Amino acid sequence: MSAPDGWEEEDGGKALVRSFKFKDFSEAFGFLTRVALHAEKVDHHPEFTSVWNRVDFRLTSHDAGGVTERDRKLAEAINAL
Ligand SMILES: C[C@H](O)[C@H](O)[C@H]1CNC2=NC(N)=NC(=O)C2=N1
Repeated sequence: MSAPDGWEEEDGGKALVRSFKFKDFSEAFGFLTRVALHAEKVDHHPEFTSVWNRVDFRLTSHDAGGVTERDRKLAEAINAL
């Protein structure tokens, strides 16, 4: 199965990864806040790092040890925020 738009599979299915760039830190953090609210709603949480205007996500299902439908759904939802 191919990765959602804009996402790449890491290590043959271990995780989905994508970077987003914003105007500044405030825009990046606002976006992260929307992601956080969604993640709580669906009880599936992204790994992420942020550096000023950039946010890097890594989506994986820890219990399954790799990418599952929950990660694909979360990636699609993040794309739509
Ligand atoms: C108990 C609870 O459902 C689990 O800890 C959930 C919470 N959020 C999670 N998020 C992600 N990305 N992977 C998980 O395996 C996971 N597990």
